[in-house]
Amino acid sequence: MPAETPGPSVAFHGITKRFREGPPAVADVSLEIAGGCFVALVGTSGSGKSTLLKTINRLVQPTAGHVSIDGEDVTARPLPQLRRGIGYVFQNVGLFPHLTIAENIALPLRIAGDAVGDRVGAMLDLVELPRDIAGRLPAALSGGQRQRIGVARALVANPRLMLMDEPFGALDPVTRDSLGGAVHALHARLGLTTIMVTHDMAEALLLADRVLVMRAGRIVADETPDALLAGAGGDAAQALVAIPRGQAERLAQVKAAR
Ligand SMILES: Nc1ncnc2c1ncn2[C@@H]1O[C@H](COP(=O)(O)OP(=O)(O)OP(=O)(O)O)[C@@H](O)[C@H]1O
Repeated sequence: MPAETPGPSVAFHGITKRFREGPPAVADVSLEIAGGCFVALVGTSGSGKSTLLKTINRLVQPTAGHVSIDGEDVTARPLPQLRRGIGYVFQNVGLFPHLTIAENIALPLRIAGDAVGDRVGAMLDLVELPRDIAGRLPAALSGGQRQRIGVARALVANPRLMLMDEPFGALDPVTRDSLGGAVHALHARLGLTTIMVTHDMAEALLLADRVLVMRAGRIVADETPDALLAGAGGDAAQALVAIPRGQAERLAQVKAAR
């Protein structure tokens, strides 16, 4: 399934979200993400990452500003049509426990009234899981396998934009590492635009083309991984880079090998 054209661009235009009195969760964010880019959104807990991400698929309604995808306001289309074009993966994936793996993967197609055909098998191939697990229930899979099913379900309707909210948060480091690599490979192979929220700067540096750092609702750094590793981005960014700094040499080698 090689991509002919890259995924869509995404632009935030003056996005502010206020849940209550006091400082907003997201404060006047404007930026554009080019089609085909893998962007990581990092920052400490409560900095506004998830809130900003969710303005794209309209799980959060901004208090001010708007989001556009390929230049079109996300409110221009009916919600189901918008969400059909967007894959969404979040922590613990939200698989339905009483539905089989096949039923879970096929759910977006069934909701849209589309034929399922061989899509379940094709998606299991895509996320490198054996087809014979299709009849199992989610409880009969490991956490990492369930997360792969979440990715398969998010991609089953062929979206060109993938939103990921701490997708590997609940996984052990080895599974996390391998799934991160698998998602990066899928992003490249399918030519997606991917936006991933993570609190893990090492993960952002390893997977993303561009790293946005949030603090108190604002984007305080917007850098490539190489620039961050070279010391750019200011104090908030470097405080996050300092955490995996011990791994920096290895990270640089991985980056150089890409
Ligand atoms: N539905 C909501 N109602 C009220 N306040 C909310 C809601 N969602 C988020 N907030 C608040 O908005 C702020 C930003 O939250 P958000 O979840 O976007 O941060 P985050 O950077 O993704 O954090 P984490 O890494 O802990 O998930 C926090 O102060 C949070 O308490």
